[in-house]
Amino acid sequence: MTGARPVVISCGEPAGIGPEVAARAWAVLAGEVPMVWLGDPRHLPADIPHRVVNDCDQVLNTSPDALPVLAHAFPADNVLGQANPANAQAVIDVIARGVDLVRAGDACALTTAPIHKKALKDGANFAYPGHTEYLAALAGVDDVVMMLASDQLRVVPATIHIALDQVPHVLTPAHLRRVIEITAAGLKTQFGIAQPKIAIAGLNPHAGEGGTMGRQEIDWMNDLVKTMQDEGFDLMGPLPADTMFHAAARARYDAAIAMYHDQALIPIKTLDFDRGVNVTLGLPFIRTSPDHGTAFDIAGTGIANPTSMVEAIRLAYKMATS
Ligand SMILES: NC(=O)c1ccc[n+]([C@@H]2O[C@H](COP(=O)([O-])OP(=O)(O)OC[C@H]3O[C@@H](n4cnc5c(N)ncnc54)[C@H](O)[C@@H]3O)[C@@H](O)[C@H]2O)c1
Ligand SMILES: N[C@H](C(=O)O)[C@H](O)COP(=O)(O)O
Repeated sequence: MTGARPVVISCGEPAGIGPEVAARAWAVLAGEVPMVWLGDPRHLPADIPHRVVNDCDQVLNTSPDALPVLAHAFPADNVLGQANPANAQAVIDVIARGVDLVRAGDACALTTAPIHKKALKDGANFAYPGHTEYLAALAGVDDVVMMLASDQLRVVPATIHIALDQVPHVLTPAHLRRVIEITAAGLKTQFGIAQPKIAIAGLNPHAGEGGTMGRQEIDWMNDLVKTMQDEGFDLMGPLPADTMFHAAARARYDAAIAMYHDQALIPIKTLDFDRGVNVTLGLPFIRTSPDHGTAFDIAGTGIANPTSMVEAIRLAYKMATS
């Protein structure tokens, strides 16, 4: 395969299902999407052929009969299902190396395999609660947006990896405005939707029910939505979150912005866990990820479904080449 640059896939936590779903995704996508896996070749499943390459150029000049691998040696043993703290820094370094490859133009996009956040914090004092925040720091941008996308739903949590009791403090008019702006821009530039329709969830039950169940909606959310509508954004809301995700409601918008992590991720992981893709909007490069985590409980058993990883790589490549 020649032409477009490859998608680089960071290995993620090697004790989890990341290496196996990446390898099995390559088996599905070989010949369709050029890709290179960045990690320790010892962590790949034995039944998938791989070939160590020196750089991304070599990926484009080799026949698609083996998964191309950029080797990154891990210092310690790897036991499936049990993160080794001594490998935590290498997991972090692989992500940074993947970003460098994309920013240098050697790869066209980054797809990340899942990390175990607590293992990285315990093993390497990782200062970020997830890829999203780490990638923003590496890119030097203040505001990024996490979107989870599938054929059935696109959804954004306006606040991400924070405790529930912090949500009302972080969720200010300025913050929500920025999330709406980045989401609208991302729908245009990365999803090709010229006039995106965006639904905004309320924070409180029944979107506050006129202030009887919380005041954020009547204190400022209604005004923000109205102001941004007047500026040309196609917004609806704030809507009661419990009734905005059924099929007929979903047909009315291109993306929904929820106010906190689980308000956004429960509907999409319930609807489409196998095919959901996590996309970071607002970065100066393309980043996707499967919607699942490290799944230590099934690592190495051969039952991990690679479809979300397939869709993540496919979407990254589509965004990079269209
Ligand atoms: N992009 C990421 O880096 C990312 C995403 C989500 C969760 N995580 C992290 O992963 C760790 C574990 O999180 P969790 O247990 O909440 O979620 P999880 O997605 O790892 O697992 C939840 C359940 O789904 C199953 N499952 C997950 N992926 C599957 C697949 N591909 N095929 C079949 N079954 C699958 C697991 O076996 C488990 O029963 C946490 O540290 C979390 O923060 C990382
Ligand atoms: N919040 C995401 C989820 O539950 O699927 C996940 O933790 C991934 O986050 P990062 O992409 O920031 O690692």
